[in-house]
Amino acid sequence: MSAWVVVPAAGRGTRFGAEVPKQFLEVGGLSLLAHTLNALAGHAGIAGIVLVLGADDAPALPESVLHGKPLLRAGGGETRAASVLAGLYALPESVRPDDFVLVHDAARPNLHPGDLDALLERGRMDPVGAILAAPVRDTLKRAGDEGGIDGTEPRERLWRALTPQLFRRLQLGRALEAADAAGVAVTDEAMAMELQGTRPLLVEGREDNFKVTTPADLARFEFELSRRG
Ligand SMILES: Nc1ccn([C@@H]2O[C@H](COP(=O)(O)OP(=O)(O)OP(=O)(O)O)[C@@H](O)[C@H]2O)c(=O)n1
Ligand SMILES: C[C@](O)(CO)[C@H](O)COP(=O)(O)O
Repeated sequence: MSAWVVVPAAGRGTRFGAEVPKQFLEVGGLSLLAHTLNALAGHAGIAGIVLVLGADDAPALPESVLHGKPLLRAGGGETRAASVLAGLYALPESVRPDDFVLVHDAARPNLHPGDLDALLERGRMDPVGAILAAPVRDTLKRAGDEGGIDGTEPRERLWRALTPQLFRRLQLGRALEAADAAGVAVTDEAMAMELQGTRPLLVEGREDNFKVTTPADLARFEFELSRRG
């Protein structure tokens, strides 16, 4: 059974520092957003997409169908979590409260179909859900006030959260609403679910499913695209 995906794409890309939000920058003739949406809509496990855009963003794509999948739109919020919640509210009635839904950053254009396969297959068997993640492979330092090293953080069992993240529609919505009501700024969906006392499954994903945050990341995606031939 395929799943709907909420794509938060309402960010301003301040760390990137471009004239336009980074998701609208072009690589290989397509916007980052289009690359991301194609990677999702082109996968058999995706039923449809809710694209969450900023109020000032022109309809980033005129289409309402992509690779035969419905493409709905919602207005984003001040935070990523608010945008995700707006996207959940915009899901069609056909998505039942207990159905699993995905959330995937528009800024992660290099999603590999095999990762989506693994997340859907293993995440659906978990009582709560799952996220793609990658084990930390570098030594982690904590910076001091003067820019020197304040200490080395233990990295055993530390993973970097990626997206997509897979949770049940109602449970995720309630968790995000609870975090907001408690004034907790959650940076991913799993954090909201953890605050509810659940322990989502970690599914190891590819290191090249990186988030485009800075110009160096855009250059990296350009290189990855060139490798596809
Ligand atoms: N209010 C927001 C903030 C972020 N996002 C989306 O969440 C994803 C991950 O966020 P991030 O990489 O931080 O994007 P920005 O918030 O745009 O970047 P910055 O923090 O540098 O401004 C992106 O696809 C971004 O568009 C969103 O939909 N709504
Ligand atoms: C959701 C996320 O991509 C998981 O690593 C990350 O938390 C997004 O953080 P951002 O600061 O909103 O880019």
